[in-house]
Amino acid sequence: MTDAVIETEGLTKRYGSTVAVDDLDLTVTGDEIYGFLGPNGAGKSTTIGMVMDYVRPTAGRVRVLDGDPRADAVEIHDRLGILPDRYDLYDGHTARQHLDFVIDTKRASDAPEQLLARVGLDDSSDQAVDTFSQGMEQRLALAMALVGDPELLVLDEPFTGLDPHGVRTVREIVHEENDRGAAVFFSSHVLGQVELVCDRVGILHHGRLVAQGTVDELRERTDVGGDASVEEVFVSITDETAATDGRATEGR
Ligand SMILES: Nc1ncnc2c1ncn2[C@@H]1O[C@H](COP(=O)(O)OP(=O)(O)OP(=O)(O)O)[C@@H](O)[C@H]1O
Repeated sequence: MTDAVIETEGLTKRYGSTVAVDDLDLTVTGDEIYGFLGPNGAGKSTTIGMVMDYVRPTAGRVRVLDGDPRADAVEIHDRLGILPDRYDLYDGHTARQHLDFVIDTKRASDAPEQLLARVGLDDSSDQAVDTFSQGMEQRLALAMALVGDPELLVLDEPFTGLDPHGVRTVREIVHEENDRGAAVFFSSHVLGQVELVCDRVGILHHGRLVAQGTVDELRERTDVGGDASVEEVFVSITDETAATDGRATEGR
């Protein structure tokens, strides 16, 4: 196990009376592929927002690549690659121009054509992005995250909008990046892919980390059986947590 690339302690984000992230202690190490799972509204994107300094925590601490996401933002952003849940591409600009912009900003030396080939967009490098399908936009956003051989890849729902070939491409890229030495932290609802990709998963529910470990460890923790799918494990753990939360509320 190598040093932590993401470390949170008591990390909390409240929006009025909504607790989006609740006292989160999370450690992602430099050699792993970590899947961050949870139902809609669980707090995954808010957590990623705090890791990226897009969202300011209400309480707690977050360290990224051994730095402070706010004070060390420029250095950290140079060393990581981000695929956000929402992003804007620039109408009228081509895929290659988008990559050139990120390469310049990061002072990297990647060849745009190679990155576009990796994500399956080699035939579309000179096409304006306003003519792109949703899946093509997602592929380009992933290529932008890969610029500069980042030490850490943060991918928010990387499978969104992708066809089966695209899903496989993302999986291969995640493994290639990890083999190169990058840590990968990604959120996903595509549970079938999670077991194929992740070393470890964490399940967030109502802002709290309710389970963490390898998929096999989580299977053992539940009574769903050794052959259960990741989806069955996920449903079992989140249902159990919802039932416990319900009992706690009734007891008040
Ligand atoms: N800017 C905001 N203002 C108010 N509430 C917010 C804001 N952003 C998120 N929330 C709330 O915080 C909670 C967590 O949202 P978040 O987007 O982090 O969940 P998520 O796990 O990423 O969900 P999904 O899987 O649907 O993308 C939700 O209840 C959401 O309504």
